[in-house]
Amino acid sequence: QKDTATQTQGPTVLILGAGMAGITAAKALHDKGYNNFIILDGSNRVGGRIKEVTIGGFTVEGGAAWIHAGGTNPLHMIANRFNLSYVTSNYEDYIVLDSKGQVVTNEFDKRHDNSFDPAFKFYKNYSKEARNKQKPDFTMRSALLMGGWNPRSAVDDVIEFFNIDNSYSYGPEAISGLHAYPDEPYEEFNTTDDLTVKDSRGYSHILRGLCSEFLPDGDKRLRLNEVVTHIEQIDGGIVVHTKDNVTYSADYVIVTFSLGVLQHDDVRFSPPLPFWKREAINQFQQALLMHIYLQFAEKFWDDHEFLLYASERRNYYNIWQNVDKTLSGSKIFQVSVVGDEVRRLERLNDTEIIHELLSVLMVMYGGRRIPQPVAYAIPRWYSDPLFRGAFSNWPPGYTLDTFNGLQAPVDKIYFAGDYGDRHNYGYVHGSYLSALRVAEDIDMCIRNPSFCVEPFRPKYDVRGCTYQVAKNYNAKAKEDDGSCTFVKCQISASVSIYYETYLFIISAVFIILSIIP
Ligand SMILES: Cc1cc2nc3c(=O)[nH]c(=O)nc-3n(C[C@H](O)[C@H](O)[C@H](O)COP(=O)(O)OP(=O)(O)OC[C@H]3O[C@@H](n4cnc5c(N)ncnc54)[C@H](O)[C@@H]3O)c2cc1C
Repeated sequence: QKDTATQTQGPTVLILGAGMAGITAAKALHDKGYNNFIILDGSNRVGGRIKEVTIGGFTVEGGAAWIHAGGTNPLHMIANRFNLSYVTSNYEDYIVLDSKGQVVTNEFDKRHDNSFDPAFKFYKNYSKEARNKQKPDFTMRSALLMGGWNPRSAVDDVIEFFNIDNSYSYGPEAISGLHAYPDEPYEEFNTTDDLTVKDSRGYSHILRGLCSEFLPDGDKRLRLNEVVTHIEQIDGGIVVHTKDNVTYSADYVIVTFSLGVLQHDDVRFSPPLPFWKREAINQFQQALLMHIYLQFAEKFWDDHEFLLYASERRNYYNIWQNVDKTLSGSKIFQVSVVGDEVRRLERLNDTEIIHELLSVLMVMYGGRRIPQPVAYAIPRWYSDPLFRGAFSNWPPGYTLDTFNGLQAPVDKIYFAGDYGDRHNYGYVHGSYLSALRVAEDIDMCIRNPSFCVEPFRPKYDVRGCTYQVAKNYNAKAKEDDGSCTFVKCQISASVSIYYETYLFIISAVFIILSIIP
């Protein structure tokens, strides 16, 4: 079965994925006058990792739940355009409980203010300076140690977890100290605010809103339940194959699959992606995150926005969020889990997970019996082959050059997603910004082929000896790699004898002249 794009004229663009990146790219192309596009998505809905779930009649977010860095963030503007309902998160409203059920908020605050906070400030200044001086990368952990932060207790662990793992879904040893500067989006959008979405239509309401502006209901250019298996470059064009043996041909393709999907080789490329592209994809990180929601008949927990559990085991149900505070009367309690714990949990069944959660709540609440929840939601992103994780993270040692390779197209195959923006990677608005950039690149390329993005060449490919006089001079090298070898200056024996005799006579003349009175 073969399917070409639409009946309209102009180059054909296939957009793979109908999450924030895919829908934004399609709309941007539409706004530039291109209508010959098709969007394919393997799931039965628009939204991707923005997905609401219903629990006991209340809508909560199973994927992205925040608009980070509100302010002048374009995503914030879009949210307002579609009247999305949200509240500003209050990270100061918390209580900390330990594994004896004791309230240890004072100890938390003291250690936070006297030790963690100064070290975190030190890290941020150090990171800025290191970038200005173009220093090599380091781990966030090493800078925190230099700033005097050395976690020693369960309370210290939860301080760190709340401030770092809770945002990055990785601990500080797995985060680039140089590139993962946390304030960048907030500085860019002039704000300190994160906005928690609380809308009965779900966060994905804004994606449906964007669609309504350019895709009439039932438009055939949006095709759901189409799982892409193979992207093939043939004779200057691209053919995309789906699981149901449908093929689509196009002049340009925009891949918006998550980094996790690309890392798992769920989609085959022919010819295979170049080595530099595979390096760039596999060396970046896909963070794992799970939001689990429990609804109880009665609310038994404290009335703060966050309940932090200083467990003896780091990353063991540390961050609980009181959803009842934003969705009043919902009696929903939510816990976030990150990293390896997600891998472990996604292998357990729902009953096993709930059993663990109730045991933890029992410990947090001093041995009190915790009732079974009346409803729950356990979204599993990591084991879903359409997602394979939550969002991207910049690991230590990952260079800017490799990051540029991650953004770069491979011939007419372009890439957009939450790994696609230097300062806003990992966020919904990172996907948005990266899709706008890719649509712009394709537009430029269509208008004038000499404006197409230049083929990416990783730095290591063009490093070599740059000294023209060297034996191994490499005219293509842009950066010297210290490998130059030079021809030794060899003087023939006869020339050497003349040269030495000449030196002898000159020295003798000088000596005689100096001793004549
Ligand atoms: C639990 C969780 C919490 C998060 N919290 C936040 C948050 O609070 N704030 C924030 O800014 N970000 C958050 N994120 C990250 C954010 O959701 C993503 O960065 C963003 O939604 C990515 O959008 P995208 O369009 O780039 O990718 P996606 O949303 O992943 O879209 C890609 C699309 O491709 C489709 N697809 C994949 N493989 C195939 C295939 N083989 N064939 C066809 N279709 C395929 C998928 O179905 C998907 O619809 C969170 C993510 C998760 C999972």
